[in-house]
Amino acid sequence: MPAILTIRDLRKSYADGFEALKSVSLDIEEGEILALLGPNGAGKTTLISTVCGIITPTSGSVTVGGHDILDDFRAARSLIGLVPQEINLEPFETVWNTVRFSRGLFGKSRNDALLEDILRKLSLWDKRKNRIMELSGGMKRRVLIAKALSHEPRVLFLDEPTAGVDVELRKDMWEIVAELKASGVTIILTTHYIEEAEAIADRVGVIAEGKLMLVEEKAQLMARMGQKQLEVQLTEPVAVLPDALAHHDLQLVNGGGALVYTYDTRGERTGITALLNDVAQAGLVLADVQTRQSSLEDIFVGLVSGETA
Ligand SMILES: Nc1ncnc2c1ncn2[C@@H]1O[C@H](COP(=O)(O)OP(=O)(O)OP(=O)(O)O)[C@@H](O)[C@H]1O
Repeated sequence: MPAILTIRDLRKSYADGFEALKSVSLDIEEGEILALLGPNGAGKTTLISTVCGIITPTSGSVTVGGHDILDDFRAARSLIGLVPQEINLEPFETVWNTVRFSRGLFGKSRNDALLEDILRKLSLWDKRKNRIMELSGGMKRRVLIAKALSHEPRVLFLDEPTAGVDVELRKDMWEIVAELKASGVTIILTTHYIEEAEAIADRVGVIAEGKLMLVEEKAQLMARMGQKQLEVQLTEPVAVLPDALAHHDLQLVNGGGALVYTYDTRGERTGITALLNDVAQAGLVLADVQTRQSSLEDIFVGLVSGETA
C-alpha cells in the first residue's frame, strides 16, 4: 500500500522556545488505523495540529496524498478530516446545518445524499433537526465526526475520541472507526488508553517528549506481549554458560548469578521442563526461580520513562 501521509523530520518549537516535536518521521499507509499513544504533553496534539495546518512547523515536511501541507495547503487540507479533542460546535445551530456548512467551507458542492448517509451511519439522522445544545455529550462527539467527514476526507484524525466518555460510547466509537476503515478512510487517533490501541489499531506509535519512540504493527507488539521470561537464580555464579545449555535461548545476568530464559506463552511447549533438566544435568543448583511477563503497558511505560522495556 502506498503512503497517504508522509511526515519527514518534523520539528516544532513554540514561541517560548519549548521543543514540542523533535524530528518526527512517519509514513502512514492508505487504509490503515494508526494509534498514537503518549502521556500528557507528549506532543500528540501538536503533531496533529501541524499536519492539519493549524500550527506552522519549525522545520521538516508533511505531504498528504502527495500535496505539501505548506506549498499546497488547500489540496492537502481537503484530504484531511479532523475531529478535535474539544467540542467546538455552535450550540444554537442544527445538526444538519452544522454538517452542511462544514462541507461548504471546503468549497465542495452540495450533496445532501452523502450527508444523509454520514448522519445515518453515525445514528444522527433522527437528530438532524435538533440544535446542538439539545444533544448529549456522546451525540456531540458523533456530530464532530460527521462534520469532519462532510467534505469526504481520505485521512481522518481523531484526537482522543474517547477521553472521558463512558464504556458504552467508547465501544460505539470503536465500531464507528472500524466502519470508516472498511469504507477506505485512513485513521490516525491519539489516545491515552492502551486497551483502545489494542482493540482497534493496525499499528501503534508511542510518542513521548516530542519524539516518536516506536511504531510497530500491533500484531508484532502482541507477539512481544506473549513473551515471558523465566529467571533462574543460581547458588553459585558461573563465569560462562555451560555447553550443555548452549542450545537454549539463555542469557547470563547478574555477574553469572542468574540465567534468563525467554519463551513464548502461546507456543505448545515452553521448553521449561527441558531447560530445568539440563540445568540440573550441568551441575548447577537453583536458589530461586521467577517469571515475568512483558505487556504493551510495560513496553509503553519503559519507553516513556526512558528505560528499555
Ligand atoms: N502554544 C504553546 N506554547 C508553548 N508550549 C505549548 C503550546 N502548545 C503546547 N505546548 C506544549 O507542548 C507540549 C506538547 O503539547 P501537546 O498538546 O501536543 O501534547 P499532547 O500529547 O497532545 O498532550 P495531551 O495528551 O495532554 O493532550 C506540552 O508540554 C505543552 O505544554
